[in-house]
Amino acid sequence: MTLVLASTSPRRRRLLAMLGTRFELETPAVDESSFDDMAPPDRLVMRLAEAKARDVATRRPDDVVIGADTVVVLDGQILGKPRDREEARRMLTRLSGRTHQVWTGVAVVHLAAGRAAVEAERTDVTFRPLSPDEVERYVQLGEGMDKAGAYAVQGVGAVFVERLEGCYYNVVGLPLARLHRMLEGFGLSSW
Ligand SMILES: Cc1cn([C@H]2C[C@H](O)[C@@H](COP(=O)(O)OP(=O)(O)OP(=O)(O)O)O2)c(=O)[nH]c1=O
Repeated sequence: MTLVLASTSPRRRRLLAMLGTRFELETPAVDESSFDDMAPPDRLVMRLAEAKARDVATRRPDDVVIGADTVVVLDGQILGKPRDREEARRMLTRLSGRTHQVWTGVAVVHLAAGRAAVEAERTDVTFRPLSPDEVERYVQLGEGMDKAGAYAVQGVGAVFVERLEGCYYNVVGLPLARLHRMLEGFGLSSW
């Protein structure tokens, strides 16, 4: 039995490596746009995480597969990855001086054993007020273009964060303490 991360995200790969377990990578084929983004965010990220894990698990039924999905939520509205720089500008301007939620869904699926666990974790992140010039310079950097909410807490975006409540790793893409506990439930303890 092998542990498999169903993800293309280099960030998730680095985070899972922190747990010290050996694992392999597979690319999930899931059309994220077909998911109803009017659903409550915890349900949405759990569904997407499970879809990614199940897609890979059908090809690797004997292995334990992890899928994950992250969204940013402001005033109950979901901010995914920005489509272009204009949308990134708008997202960051809205996040300025406010507290938003980052939700990550995690699914662990072992088809041959008929087992699946799906959970979601929330972290509250408060941005200090950002000037229009700062937003512009950050968008030009390009760092946030492939990230939910158009920023990277693990990069230069760190300087926007005044306060963070909850799991930091959850914001980067995998809630490590929760995932570790879930894997233990599958008899997979890394140490
Ligand atoms: C808010 C925030 C998000 N992110 C990332 C986490 C996720 O990788 C990404 C949200 O997109 P996701 O759709 O969750 O993941 P992904 O497309 O990058 O990878 P895959 O579906 O193959 O697993 O944004 C950061 O890296 N830093 C941050 O501060």
